Amino acid sequence: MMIVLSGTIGAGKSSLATILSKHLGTEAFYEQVDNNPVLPLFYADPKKYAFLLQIYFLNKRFESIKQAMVDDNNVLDRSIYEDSLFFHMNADMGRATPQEVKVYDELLDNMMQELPFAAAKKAPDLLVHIDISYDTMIKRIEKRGRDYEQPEQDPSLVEYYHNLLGRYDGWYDDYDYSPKMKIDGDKYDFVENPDDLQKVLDQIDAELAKHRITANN
Ligand SMILES: Nc1ncnc2c1ncn2[C@@H]1O[C@H](COP(=O)(O)OP(=O)(O)OP(=O)(O)O)[C@@H](O)[C@H]1O
Ligand SMILES: Nc1nc(=O)c2ncn([C@H]3C[C@H](O)[C@@H](CO)O3)c2[nH]1
Repeated sequence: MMIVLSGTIGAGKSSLATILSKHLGTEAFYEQVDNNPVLPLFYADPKKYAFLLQIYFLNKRFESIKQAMVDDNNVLDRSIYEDSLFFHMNADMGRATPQEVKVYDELLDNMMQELPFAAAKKAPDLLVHIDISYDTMIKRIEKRGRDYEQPEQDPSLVEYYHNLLGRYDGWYDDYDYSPKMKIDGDKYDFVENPDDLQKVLDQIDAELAKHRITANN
């Protein structure tokens, strides 16, 4: 099985990836964040670094997907489809040129076409989307405390985060690469409340059973 988590910044993907992989006896694959040398550069100067950051994420994401496909049973803490959402939003904000968008889209398309040669399937078995409100997003970003993500330090991030959340709504509705489900990340504190965690795991188990998704399939 391959389960992919989606959601905005601070939604709880990494946290749930750890918990869920333990619950299912699978391996978790994490997004490259704290050891990503381009991310702080991007937040300091988005216009200069948006394209480079995107190529960085694309490369790392592809590496994870290929590894995840070889190992077969795993949970990924963000989908490759969301990278494109980020980049197109940044491009619409004037941080990437139409030429950069064209190169990125064609490269992504080309790389996705290669995936079937690396493994039997290229879409995940299930997408688990963690849905949170703007207020929760800000609380979680503050709780985690990465300097460059704090709106207090850079007020332009308020608009950036609102835009991002808005895009995610339409993105989830349109997503059709695999079965999908939503977790209410405002309602369930699956990090600190064991009862909430159990409810979230029950919801995911029920969805896996509904689609007959089991380890090694
Ligand atoms: N459901 C939750 N209840 C309470 N705290 C949470 C919840 N989900 C995440 N958190 C906390 O919010 C912060 C961000 O969570 P996490 O790093 O898992 O998010 P993420 O979706 O992986 O973020 P990013 O996309 O930026 O990597 C962490 O401090 C985590 O402990
Ligand atoms: N510009 C841009 N494009 C992406 O594809 C992308 N994927 C993640 N991120 C940023 C969001 C969090 O700060 C941090 C962790 O998710 O990395 C991205 N930023």
